[in-house]
Amino acid sequence: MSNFYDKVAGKGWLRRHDGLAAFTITEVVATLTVATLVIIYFSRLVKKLIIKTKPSPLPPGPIGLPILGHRLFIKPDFLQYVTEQSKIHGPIIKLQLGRKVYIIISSPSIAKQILKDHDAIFANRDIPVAAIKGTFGGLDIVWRSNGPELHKLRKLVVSEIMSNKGLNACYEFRRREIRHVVKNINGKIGSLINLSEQIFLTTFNITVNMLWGGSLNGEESNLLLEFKDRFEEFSRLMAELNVSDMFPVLRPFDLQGIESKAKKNVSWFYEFFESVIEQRRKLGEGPKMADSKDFLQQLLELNQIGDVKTSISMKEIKAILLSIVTGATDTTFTTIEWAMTELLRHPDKLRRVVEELDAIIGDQNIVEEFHLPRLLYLEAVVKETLRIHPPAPLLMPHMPSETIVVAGYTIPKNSNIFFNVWTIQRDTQFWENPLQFEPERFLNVIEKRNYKGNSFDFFPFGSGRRICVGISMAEKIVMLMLATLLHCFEWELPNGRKPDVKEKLLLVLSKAEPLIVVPVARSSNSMQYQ
Ligand code: HEM
Repeated sequence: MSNFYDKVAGKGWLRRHDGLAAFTITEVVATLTVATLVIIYFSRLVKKLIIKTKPSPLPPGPIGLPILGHRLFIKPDFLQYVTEQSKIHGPIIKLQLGRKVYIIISSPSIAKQILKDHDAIFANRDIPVAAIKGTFGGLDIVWRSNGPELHKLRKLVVSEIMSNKGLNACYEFRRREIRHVVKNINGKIGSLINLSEQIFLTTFNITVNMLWGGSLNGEESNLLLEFKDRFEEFSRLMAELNVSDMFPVLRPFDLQGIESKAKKNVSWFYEFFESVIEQRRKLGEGPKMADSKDFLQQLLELNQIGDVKTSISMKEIKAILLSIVTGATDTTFTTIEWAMTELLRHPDKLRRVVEELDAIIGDQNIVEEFHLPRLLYLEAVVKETLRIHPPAPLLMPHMPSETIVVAGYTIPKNSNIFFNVWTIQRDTQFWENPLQFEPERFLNVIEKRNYKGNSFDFFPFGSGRRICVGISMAEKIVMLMLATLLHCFEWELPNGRKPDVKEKLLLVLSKAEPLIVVPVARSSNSMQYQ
């Protein structure tokens, strides 16, 4: 006999034999579905939490040796090695040198995340052992840690030297040095000259003129050549991989002698600066530049009467002078040398520069700084030079003050971050025929492709808080010098051979071999400078 339960069971009821309760199939299915969904939801949540709490990986990179890391593989130079490794491992890579972690960025978007979005965190520097003594523990601008003191010094340089007023005030000093080099080359018409050396001496003299109103010419030119040698040694020591940096416990032993050599080398510069300061003290105020004072005068006044916010110690003055002389001389010199090299390799581009100079300056005038804003093609030549041959191809290393995740990778606190501007500025993703010297590519985008560091496929002066403080000075010196050399002279190549583009990386990426050329007078142009 079928009872009520038997009847409904066939229609989808489940029967409980204890007679207390019963569920429909629909209820059971619904319950199971909800349970499954809840399980899936929670398992995903747990997974997410696990992923969240699991640290992001370190950037990829080549496998290194235990303890030494990649120290033995960095051949022939650091730039070439990291460029090759980035091709293999991607736009953000990690290297280990002893205890030091190096992160190399070769993508504009990651560079932007670091230098724009997280600029404050990455605005520190990891001062190398070779620079510690020479900068009195990092009192200069280049190696000083981020903070109010750095801000004060940068502001001082930018507002005193690099302002329009500051730069215009010492134009006469630049003009004098330019006349001097033209006169010098004029005396060597038709013979082989080392143009690189002439350019170096002039950029150095322009820089020191702006700093303390003096230069090293005539009888003092031996001192100038010694300065050049000392400076080269300074660059070599700073660029050398130092085991004291890789293993701080070894620092007291100074195994490669780098620290002691650097100390000796920098002492020479400081003695030199001290003699200039001493002379200045004896003479009172320095040479007048229009209605302004030279930079040394400003610094000395701040040393004596500056308030808590602006006062500067004598040690700081010397360290700042060193960072400006070294920051300005080699970079501007290298840029001019590369621009001349590229123009001599590309006669059609050279012709266009000369046509522009003739149209704007003519043959009865000398090049003046007020002409420069109209020399648009020359400006494009300079930009193209800085694109292909950035003097600081990896910028200066930045150091994060905390561990941070960028582009999905953990960047450890106190690591050294390098930006491979050399690779980015030659990347086919952003540049058509990147290895061709084509100033024309800058002609229609001159505003977009500027030096302000806001376009991360072209930032030869860096970007953000540590961007170069000398951009306006560099622009003026490079343009004025190039315009003058090309307005006054034609240049012949020994045996008609084009100069090569072999690079040498110390602190800056310069030409491996100096530029040797023969100057030829261009009508009466150079005579105007007498
Ligand atoms: C073509 C010429 C120049 C180039 C390509 C150049 C490039 C650079 C670069 C790439 C940096 C590092 C930026 C970073 O860390 O992100 C820098 C820093 C610096 N440059 Fe220049 N520079 C040039 C000329 C000058 C001149 C004329 C001066 C003279 C005042 C100068 C003074 C400095 C100083 C003091 C720093 C350190 C800034 C800091 O760490 O806060 N540079 N420069």
